[in-house]
Amino acid sequence: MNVVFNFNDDLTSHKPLEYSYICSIIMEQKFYKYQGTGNDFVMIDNRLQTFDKNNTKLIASLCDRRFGIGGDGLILLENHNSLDFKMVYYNADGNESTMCGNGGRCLVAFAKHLEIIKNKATFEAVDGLHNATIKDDIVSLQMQDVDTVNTYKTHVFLNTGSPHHVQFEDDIANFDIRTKGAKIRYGAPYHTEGTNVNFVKKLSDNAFRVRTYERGVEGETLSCGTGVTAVAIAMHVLNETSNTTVDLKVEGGTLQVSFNVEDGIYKNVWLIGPAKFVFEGTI
Ligand SMILES: N[C@H](CCC[C@H](N)C(=O)O)C(=O)O
Repeated sequence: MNVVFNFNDDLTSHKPLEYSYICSIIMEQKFYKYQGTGNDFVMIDNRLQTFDKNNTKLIASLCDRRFGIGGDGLILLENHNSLDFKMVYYNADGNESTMCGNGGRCLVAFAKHLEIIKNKATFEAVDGLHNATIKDDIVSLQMQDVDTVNTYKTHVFLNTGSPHHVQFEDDIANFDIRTKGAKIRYGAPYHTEGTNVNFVKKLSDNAFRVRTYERGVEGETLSCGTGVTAVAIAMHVLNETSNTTVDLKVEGGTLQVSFNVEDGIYKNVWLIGPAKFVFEGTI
């Protein structure tokens, strides 16, 4: 028998939660595993605020690929008083971090699974408000405008919701990304706060191969959403492409980034690609 609770708006701003579902959250923490071009996440419905969100050790253990569920990060879906939901993102090291583009795309797919949204969403993340659409398993996520792109002799640095160092790598298939990526991530001028590090090889006028060393994972991820967004914009700034829709071939598949440029500001920036459910369970 399903008893339906009707909480006031601050708990279920959309569909009343069924009693059996509430128990499954309170008695045993349900989780859902999603991945976007191989960037994978532990997703938790935290609308009832039952998750121990300040427990760094717990979050790191859930992301551990041997002793836990495994993931590049953990994402909480929470209620928002006026938008569809709120996103809280943690890197695999258990620390809350900056914006995750692939995680945002996976969260939209998760929100649809929970019937919080149908085919579009507006949600709040650490870097502000995001619009998104979902059709089948393709999620398009609007990223923040980018008005500052720092170009240097050896690289480009910009922030697309997370900080990104972008540089070319000729031997992109075989180079030692962990060593080279860590050296940049921990070196000057980034040091402890660090940065994500993206290595790029041009494939054509509107396609680039990208491999990313991710801060907070402290290793290569198969894809980085804010990273490929940074690469697409950096390639346009360097005149490596004149296109405003760019394909990014990552280790876990292909992502697309589109944008407009108005007075040197990158606007209407969209990150587009698959976001898929993998499995669910209880902790
Ligand atoms: N590790 C990143 C956040 C996740 C970025 C990545 N997973 C994405 O898809 O944007 C950082 O701490 O800056």
